[in-house]
Amino acid sequence: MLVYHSTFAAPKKKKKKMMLKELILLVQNNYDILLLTLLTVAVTFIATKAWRSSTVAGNIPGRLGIPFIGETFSFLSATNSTKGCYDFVRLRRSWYGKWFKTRIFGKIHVFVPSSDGAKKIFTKDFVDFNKGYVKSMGDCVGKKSLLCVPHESHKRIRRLLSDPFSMPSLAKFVRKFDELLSQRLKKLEESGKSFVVLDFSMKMTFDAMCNMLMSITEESVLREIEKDCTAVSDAMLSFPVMIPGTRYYKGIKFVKEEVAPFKILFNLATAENNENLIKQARQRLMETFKRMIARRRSGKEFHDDFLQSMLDRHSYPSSEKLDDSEIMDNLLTLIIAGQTTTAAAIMWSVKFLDDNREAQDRLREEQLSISRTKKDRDLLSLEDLNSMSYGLKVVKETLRVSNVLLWFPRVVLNDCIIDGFEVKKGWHVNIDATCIHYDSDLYKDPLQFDPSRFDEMQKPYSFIPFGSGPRTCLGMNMAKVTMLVFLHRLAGGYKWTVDDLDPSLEKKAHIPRLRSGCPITLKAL
Ligand code: HEM
Repeated sequence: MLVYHSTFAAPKKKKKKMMLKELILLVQNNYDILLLTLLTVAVTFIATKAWRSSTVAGNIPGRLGIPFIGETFSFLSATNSTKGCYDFVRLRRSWYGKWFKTRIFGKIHVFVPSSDGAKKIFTKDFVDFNKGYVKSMGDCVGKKSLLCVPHESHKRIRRLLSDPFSMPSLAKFVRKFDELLSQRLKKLEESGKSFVVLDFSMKMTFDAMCNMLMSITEESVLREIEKDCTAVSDAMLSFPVMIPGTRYYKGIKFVKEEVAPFKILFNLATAENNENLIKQARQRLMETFKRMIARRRSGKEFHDDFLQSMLDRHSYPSSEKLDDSEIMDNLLTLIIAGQTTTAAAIMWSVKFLDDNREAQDRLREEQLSISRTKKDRDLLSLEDLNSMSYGLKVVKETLRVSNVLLWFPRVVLNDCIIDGFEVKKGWHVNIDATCIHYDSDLYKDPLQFDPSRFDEMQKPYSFIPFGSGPRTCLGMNMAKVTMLVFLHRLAGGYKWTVDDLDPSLEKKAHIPRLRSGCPITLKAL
């Protein structure tokens, strides 16, 4: 056997050597063709994998595209148009149906379109789902913010912050806001000039909140703080897809600076510069808050406000009080979470009422009947607000139709099934409040502005402008009373004309707002 083997081994070796030589020659002569073939195979492999995962995984239709990039550019393009970023969602829903998934900035996102899906996520918040914590979020509002802290701290901080936002505690806020608003509207009417409702309501809500939280009333201080808050808020609130991740956040800043999309991925120097500006704005705000706390602690200043109610707990056990950094981070959080949202909602109420004169007339009738029960200079009380039943329906319908927060993002903590669809750990699920609010199975003629639809009770989880569950909007009551006072003073005191009817939306804004900001001119009744 051995002999037989050795007899034939020599020519076989020779043959092998020759073949190898031929192969090397072949490779040398056809290097470019082989490289191209290899590349084609690699690209086909990646594309097939991406296609498979986009059509099979989780049974949710949609396109994930190539890793990391996915549909990021389509999302940015929708964001950069006057149709608004929800157009990205609307378009995909027309292609795939209500449930679809996509990949944006490297993360897989599923848009959850149903009230049952919303219920599942809200009731399992902190268990199977959570807001994704990312460093840049902490850099903006601070690590101790309600938006960033882990579950246990969230429960404690939320409980301690809640009292000033309860209905009875808001009575003082209502009077202060009413006084400020009445004066400013009167001035505007007397000037006879057109003014932009969005700018007006941004300033109004900011000033009223700073007054309620920290008793700041001095114009120069307010404007200084507002500038820094806006810088932080712009960086934070820009993208509702997820809480900004570092890369994501950098993307936002590029978008804001009109940089071509491909540079978003590569030009990191400007992004870092922007990050530094945000950090400086935050630092200035923290220093202002620190000085304010020090003055109160030294007894030089005392005010009957939110900040004082927090500081007055200094002798309580640590589980029953907030430390200074918790107070400061959450002061900033409240201002940022409250100002832009409420101001946008106020702007939409003016626009919707202008488009729906019947609703406007009915609202005016109710508000005038309340005014008739009061003396000339009487300010509104909580009881007055409680009697605004039609006013409250206007508030609700404004929030339903405008969808100030289009969707609420969560990260999946454990693989699970929502509405029969499989979602994987690490994916992002966005509770699509807009889709739920426009669902014709839940609302008849959903695109129609009709406050009377709230004569009837809504199905659970079908009206969620303030979210639900452990993370329900903390400022929900404050937002509602602010809007009611505004509607009372506007509809009960004036008629108005909208001076720019252009319906296009502000570009690059992730809270839907009219590009014009809704300019109006007032005329006293
Ligand atoms: C029309 C106005 C407003 C709307 C539509 C709105 C909407 C929302 C929504 C939907 C959430 C929950 C988001 C989620 O589940 O991910 C939320 C949370 C929050 N909102 Fe509002 N909001 C408004 C006004 C305010 C105001 C006036 C304040 C305070 C001054 C405020 C403070 C907060 C805070 C602190 C949270 C976080 C709660 C937590 O994580 O526990 N909001 N808001």
